[in-house]
Amino acid sequence: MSVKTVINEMSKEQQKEKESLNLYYSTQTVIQEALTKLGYNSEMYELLKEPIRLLTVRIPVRMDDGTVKVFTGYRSQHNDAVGPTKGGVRFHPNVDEAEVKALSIWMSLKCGITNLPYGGGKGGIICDPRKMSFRELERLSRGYVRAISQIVGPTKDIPAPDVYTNSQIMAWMMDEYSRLREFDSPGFITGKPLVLGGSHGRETATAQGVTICINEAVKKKGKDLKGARVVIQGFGNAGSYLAKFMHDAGAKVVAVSDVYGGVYDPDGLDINYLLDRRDSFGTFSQLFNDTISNKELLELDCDILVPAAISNQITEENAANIKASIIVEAANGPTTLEATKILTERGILLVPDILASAGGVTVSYFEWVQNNQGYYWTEEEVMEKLEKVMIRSFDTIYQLAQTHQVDMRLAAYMVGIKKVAEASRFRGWV
Ligand SMILES: NC(=O)C1=CN([C@@H]2O[C@H](COP(=O)(O)OP(=O)(O)OC[C@H]3O[C@@H](n4cnc5c(N)ncnc54)[C@H](O)[C@@H]3O)[C@@H](O)[C@H]2O)C=CC1
Ligand SMILES: O=C(O)CCC(=O)C(=O)O
Repeated sequence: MSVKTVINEMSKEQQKEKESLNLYYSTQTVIQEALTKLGYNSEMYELLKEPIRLLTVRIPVRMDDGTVKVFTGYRSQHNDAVGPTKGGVRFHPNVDEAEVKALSIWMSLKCGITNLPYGGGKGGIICDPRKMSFRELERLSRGYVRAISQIVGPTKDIPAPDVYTNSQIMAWMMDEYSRLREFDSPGFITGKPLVLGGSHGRETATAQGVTICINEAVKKKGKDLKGARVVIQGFGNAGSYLAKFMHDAGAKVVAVSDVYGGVYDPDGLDINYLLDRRDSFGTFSQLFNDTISNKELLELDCDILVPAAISNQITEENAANIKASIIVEAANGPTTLEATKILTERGILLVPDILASAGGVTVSYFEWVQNNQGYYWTEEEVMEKLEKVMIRSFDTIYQLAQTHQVDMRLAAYMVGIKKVAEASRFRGWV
């Protein structure tokens, strides 16, 4: 039987598991390469190749029809040498252990790149929130916090939103934690609504950070953002605000998509119209008859491509067909290692996820600082601070890539892992 036949015969779950493992092993490969380039020994790699802690929980939830459904959730903490761990919680049917572990490692790298006083953490629950009622989601969110409460907290591990979670879910989680601890704990979680201690700018922070990276990348390529054709995969928190910022900056957003497919207009889409029509899960395409697939969208003729949905979208299967000259990864893990090599060889400037999507955690940090001090900043103050962090991070990584003649992903790993490695070394762990 050929390899192709075996792959075709795999169930969707098996294929997903294989992709997650591939993502996880690729992450370890780049970490090893980065540590070797920085001169660390194999003991440091042994410490940093895996999360220090992974909690798997089973969460019983009473559904609206009276039955009880038991969900599986995870919280992974990569390394807490720098400080408390930090990272989002994902509600998605494809969540699995390898993916959550990889996502927590990337959070360490993002916090290292942006110089935040955190290590990386990440959580997820295997569920499909699109098929659950508001009250079922509330019970699941509260159940998750009860299940992981021993290992999280404002000075231990601070959750935040990610795919299919939002400020309402953060509010329920914060309320549940406050009940358990019997005091008001706004710093337990970030991405909260403003009235509950959220920060101005957190809602749009990931897209703002991506926009700053796009601006810097365009300058490096000697191009102009005005009139540039932009394609965005995903129209949720990251993708939809990004479409708006690109449109406002004079770029031509020619295609956007959601999980079901996308819309394309070579003359530029009416972004405000689409924003009005998307639902809280970033879905809009089912309202249109004339749609394209996500596969087609990635290969469209354009100048800038932004994957802003899920992982494993640009692979060795389609990397040679990508037309964009700049790719900025808003999503976590959208490009495989094999595809990164192909794109780099083709001279495409690829701004990696752990840099491009770091705006979210940066403003989450600002939210936590504001919660801790009980004094709140204006949107302008937040944006000014975010811009400084993102431009400094981009420049450092771009320069390092040039100096070492490596791609920006490896350069970003080198910057990100160094802080974790040094903190671990000074603590005497290695
Ligand atoms: N929200 C945040 O602050 C941050 C998000 N990210 C990353 O950005 C990406 C998007 O996250 P959010 O916008 O927050 O999520 P979201 O839940 O708001 O939106 C997700 C979007 O992706 C689409 N999507 C889901 N599955 C898909 C598939 N199989 N193919 C194509 N599209 C699909 C959805 O339809 C939706 O438009 C994720 O990889 C996330 O980890 C990274 C850093 C921070
Ligand atoms: O805002 C945060 O703390 C984490 C955001 C996140 O999960 C990510 O950057 O992938």
